[in-house]
Amino acid sequence: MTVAPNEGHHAAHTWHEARQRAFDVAAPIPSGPVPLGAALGRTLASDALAVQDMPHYASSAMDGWAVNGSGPWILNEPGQRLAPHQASPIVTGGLIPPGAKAVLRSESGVITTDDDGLPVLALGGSAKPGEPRNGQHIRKAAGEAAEGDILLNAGTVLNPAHIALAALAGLDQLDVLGKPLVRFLLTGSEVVTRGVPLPGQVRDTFGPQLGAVVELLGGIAGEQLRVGDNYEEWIDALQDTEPTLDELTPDEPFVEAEPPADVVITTGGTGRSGTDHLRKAVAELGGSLLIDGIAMRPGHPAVLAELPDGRFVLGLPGNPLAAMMALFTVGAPLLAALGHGHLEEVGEVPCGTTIDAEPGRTRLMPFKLVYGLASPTQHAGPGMMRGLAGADGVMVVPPHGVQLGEMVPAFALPWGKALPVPKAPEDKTRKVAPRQQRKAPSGPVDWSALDA
Ligand SMILES: Nc1nc2c(c(=O)[nH]1)N[C@H]1C(S)=C(S)[C@@H](COP(=O)(O)OP(=O)(O)OC[C@H]3O[C@@H](n4cnc5c(N)ncnc54)[C@H](O)[C@@H]3O)O[C@H]1N2
Ligand code: MOO
Repeated sequence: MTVAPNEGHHAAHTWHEARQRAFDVAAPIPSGPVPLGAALGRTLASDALAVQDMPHYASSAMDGWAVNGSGPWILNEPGQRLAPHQASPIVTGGLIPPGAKAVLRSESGVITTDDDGLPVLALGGSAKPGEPRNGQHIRKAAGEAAEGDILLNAGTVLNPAHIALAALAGLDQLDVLGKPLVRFLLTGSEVVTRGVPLPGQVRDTFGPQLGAVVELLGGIAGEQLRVGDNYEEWIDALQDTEPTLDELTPDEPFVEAEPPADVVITTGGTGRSGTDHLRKAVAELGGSLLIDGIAMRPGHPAVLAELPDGRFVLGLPGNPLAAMMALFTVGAPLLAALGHGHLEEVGEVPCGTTIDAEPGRTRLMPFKLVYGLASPTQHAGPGMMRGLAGADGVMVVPPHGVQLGEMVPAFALPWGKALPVPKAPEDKTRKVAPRQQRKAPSGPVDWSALDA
């Protein structure tokens, strides 16, 4: 709960400064191995090599018999060395025995008896002329890759087929670029997580939303922890967001804890009332404030801090839209920097309305594109979500305002389409040039093809 915080007092950074600072304070997380099950979507940090030939042994491509020479063949035990005119049963994928020269498909051979009544394999069934050719139906070793070949290049963004290839090669882990793990600390005694809230209660908008947005911004969404407005709970939660073994009841299965988070995102408590504990908790833990308020609306009380153990704490205001604007402004650049990304360039859209000046403050306004012009959405108060839910992007309205038709800085939503590239102003000289280059027909038009 916020009681009379001093709005604007700590708005130390402009909107542009805050983004840049959030990007500059973080260094890319070093690369490291991850198990294949966690590698989807990650970026390979170094080439993945074949540790042995692939396939690593010659095998049969068909069910049938491994054979040496021409038939009829005397049957041998599976796996034994085959002398000329010997054969042994084999299944698809089976190891080719020493001495085998080809595989005869089961459809192409028949077991019969020789003059002495002993079982022999002879060509028959649907055998084609010349069957079996030397090497037929044998998958050669190293047919897919030789030991040391590059299977996946550094920089590959891993898809399911890449991961399957790594598994086929016998790899258990892949070396990937670091990606920030984010944990969440959702606060507020009035917040409820189910059902229709009663007066004085508010339904939680962050639990169902923040993890997904963090993933879209290049982070890994970790655990969510909820605390009320009690300072001790805040401190405990910020100190260590992992459950310890003695906190687990004997019936709870021990699930391997997540590795330490790189970023903790808190919601609420950024104001300056008695129940707003973020700054005090950061100070008590020996952390430092990197951003303490931004000259923007909504979202001005946003905080970025660093704890002595290296974790960043991103304090989002409790108001739902304000929190999202703070996340786009500070969280997006921070996660980009930690995840080897770049600071997204701010785009531009033509403004469909005049917006008056509001000195000293950037306004972040969700907009909808109507006939190519950006119009601020309705229902975009700091505590609302309807305006953002229906938006195409967010305008970054400078303190001096914007005129109808003027280009205004803007950014796309992490889940939305990229902003349209504004059309270059009409340039007659450029338009004429290609037309002049077009080859003129050299003679009368030939219509003969139409008669065909
Ligand atoms: N006198 C002043 N009051 C306020 C100021 C100010 O400058 N002077 N700033 C306002 C602005 S702007 C914001 S933003 C908020 C910041 O509030 P806090 O970060 O301290 O957050 P709370 O006070 O805990 O909550 C604010 C608001 O958000 C609701 N909330 C909290 N958690 C959730 C959630 N999970 N889902 C949905 N809604 C949530 C909470 O119930 C409050 O209504 O302070 C203003 N006040
Ligand atoms: O600036 Mo507050 O962050 O409007 O809701």
